[in-house]
Amino acid sequence: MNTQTADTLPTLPAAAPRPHWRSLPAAQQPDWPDPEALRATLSELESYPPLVFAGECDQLRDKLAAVARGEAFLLQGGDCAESFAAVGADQIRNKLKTLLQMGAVLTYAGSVPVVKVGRIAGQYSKPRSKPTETRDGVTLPAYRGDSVNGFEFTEESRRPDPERLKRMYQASAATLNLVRSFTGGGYADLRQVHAWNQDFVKTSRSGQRYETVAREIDRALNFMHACGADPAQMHSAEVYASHEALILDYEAALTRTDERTGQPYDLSGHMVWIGERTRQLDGAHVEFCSRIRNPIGVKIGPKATPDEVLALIDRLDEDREPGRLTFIVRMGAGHVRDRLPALVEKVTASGAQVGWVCDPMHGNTFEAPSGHKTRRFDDVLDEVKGFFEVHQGLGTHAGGIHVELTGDDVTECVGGEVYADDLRQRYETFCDPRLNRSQSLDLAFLVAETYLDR
Ligand SMILES: O=C[C@H](O)[C@H](O)COP(=O)(O)O
Ligand SMILES: C=C(OP(=O)(O)O)C(=O)O
Repeated sequence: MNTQTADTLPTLPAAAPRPHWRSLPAAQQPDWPDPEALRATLSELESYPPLVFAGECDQLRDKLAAVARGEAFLLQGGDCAESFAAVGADQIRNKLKTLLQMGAVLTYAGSVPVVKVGRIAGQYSKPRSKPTETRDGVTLPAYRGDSVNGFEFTEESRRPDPERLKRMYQASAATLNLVRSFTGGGYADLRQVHAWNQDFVKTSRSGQRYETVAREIDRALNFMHACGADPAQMHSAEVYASHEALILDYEAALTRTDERTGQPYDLSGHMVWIGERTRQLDGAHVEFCSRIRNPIGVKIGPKATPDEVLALIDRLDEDREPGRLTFIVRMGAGHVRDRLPALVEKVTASGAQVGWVCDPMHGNTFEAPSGHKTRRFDDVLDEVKGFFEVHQGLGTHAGGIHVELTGDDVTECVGGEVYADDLRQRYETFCDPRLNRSQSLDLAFLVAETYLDR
């Protein structure tokens, strides 16, 4: 017989209180020269309205749950580093156009629902391999993104300035406003599939290939219309905003408690991710992100171990909620086939349902003889292939791609119609090389035709 009463029952030791992220080491933070100016900026930012709504973050989490369950595909893409100078309607429309065209190819040729998330409206901060940059014997702080300092190589421009955090907020707000107008105001209507391509079809092979898909979509829409079906989903597109949650002071200043649920959301964007350089288990970024309710991404490089990845799930997805956590794998074409299987196997065996997404950019960077940082388009394609092969081999879902791209006709990655000698022609990125529109569409075709339509 059990003789213990409530008073005599052994009690579990109280769980140790979790540290505040501010008490933990935070990698890759700027050396702000004037702490008082930083404090004043942050308190102003705290009073600003949120950039997105908590309910929208929840919607995206539901869509990412479909990705994690194998029912949808994530297309995440945009600039390596957005710049304050590029908040014009043309640049944003071009980026959006590329995402929409890729989305159309993946949805139609791949027959799969596509969740579209931009690296947009907040991607202003960059982690760097080295804290300084030296040119002709002069050493200055590295450029850390427009949110921190200027790209120009002068002492004044490279000095971190917290005023820039307010400009990041304003640039993000202006960008989101345009994205919402374009996507909700008719531009993203599927009937526009040809219009998105008009400037492109004559000049590019991938534009011509796209035109065939666009004609088929048109025929399908006409058929549906003739049958009396005209679903509202065809007339607009949902494009969500995401960025790396790097500068924690900024992310915290934009964090608000949701009135509906009493939960904190980082309302600087719908989804935020933790980078390869800041995903330390005992670091501030993981702790900060573990406290917010947004869908979270974590970059996973070639050195990540299965135990580390499981520990990240414990920290960031305690409730094992599909859609909460997406692993963005960026191992490089040479590593993905041998390093990824052990991670996927262990996570699958643990029962956690995370999304697996391929970033074929960050593990494939090298310096060209001309001194430009570049990537071979063939390596990008090969890493994507390797990623799909691994998932096919294990019977798991290759859930998406995460790419650095632009709608402009840049020459930053070699391959397709861009040769090494072309790099200097239109090398416009502030940090890493991006796929141009033609390369981006080629990538979408490869994924749709080779892997999704099965
Ligand atoms: O975009 C990603 C990183 O910021 C980037 O790859 C680091 O670049 P770096 O090695 O030139 O510092
Ligand atoms: C810095 C980035 O990637 P990673 O953390 O994977 O290097 C990025 O995506 O901008």
